[in-house]
Amino acid sequence: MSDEVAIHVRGLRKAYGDTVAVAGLDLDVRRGEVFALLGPNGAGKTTTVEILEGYRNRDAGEVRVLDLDPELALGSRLRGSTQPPRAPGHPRSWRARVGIVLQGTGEFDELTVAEVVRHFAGFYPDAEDPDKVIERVGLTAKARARTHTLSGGQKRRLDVALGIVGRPELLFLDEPTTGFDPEARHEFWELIRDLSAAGTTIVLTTHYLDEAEALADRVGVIAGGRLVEVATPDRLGNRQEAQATVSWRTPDGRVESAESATPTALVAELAARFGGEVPGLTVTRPTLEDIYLRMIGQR
Ligand SMILES: Nc1ncnc2c1ncn2[C@@H]1O[C@H](COP(=O)(O)OP(=O)(O)OP(=O)(O)O)[C@@H](O)[C@H]1O
Repeated sequence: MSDEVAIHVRGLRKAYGDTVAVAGLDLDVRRGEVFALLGPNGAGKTTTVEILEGYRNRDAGEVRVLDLDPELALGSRLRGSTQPPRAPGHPRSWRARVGIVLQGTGEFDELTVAEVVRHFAGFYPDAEDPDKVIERVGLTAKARARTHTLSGGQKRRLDVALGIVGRPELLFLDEPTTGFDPEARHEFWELIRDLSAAGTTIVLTTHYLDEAEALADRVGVIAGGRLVEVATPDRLGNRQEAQATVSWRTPDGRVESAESATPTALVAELAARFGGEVPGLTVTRPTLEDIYLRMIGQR
């Protein structure tokens, strides 16, 4: 596997009894990129990500994550271990290179934010300063608060702090901004951009199309256990080539619209027809959400 590739997957399959969750999935994630996985409920995202994280076995397929088969790390628990990780290729040192932001840490209700972050920092060979991590996720004012007193959004920030305290090369984020208010989401996006600029490879699952658009270098759409398309957000589903919709208001006040592959020509024609300004003129192209819903067969 090349140094440029962080994740390499071919023909991945996983079934739970009769339910096929992942049905022959191929995926490549490059080092340093932000990759967003989108897909409807039950599409197979969590199963795929858990296999990549080394928390679930697979039925078939080839998987390499930072040059290791994550199945070798199944059952190796970095958290709670007192022994330092050994050779770089060892599953336990691999675990230290992979950050995971889980939904809800939960079990540390009576500890303060600072205590939990310090506790987790102790599991990693080259952890970042816990106070700095707390600052990065915007929890400095809550550092001495017990975790059960945090709001939902603040708990998610703590989850993120625990995912990044070990300075991971690769970070998995599962629906990271669920429950965030708009300001917190934008602050979180800045944090992701900082981590990415520092060279961290990031894989995030999200249901928010604007989040994928704002953060991802590439988006992968999973449907029915397969990756149905991978593209940059602006190219997904041939979005750039999609027809534009031109709308305007007629002199009797009705709104008319027309689909056009040459909207500029249509606007020029309308301008000539109206002798200048076209009332209520709008030109729109399909949003990422329109394209996505079409791809997964919801529209
Ligand atoms: N432990 C399990 N036992 C049985 N079936 C499971 C298990 N985990 C997932 N499944 C099934 O596998 C399929 C894929 O589930 P998965 O959780 O991977 O989807 P997802 O894309 O993450 O969905 P969501 O967006 O709802 O989180 C679903 O049909 C689900 O019901």
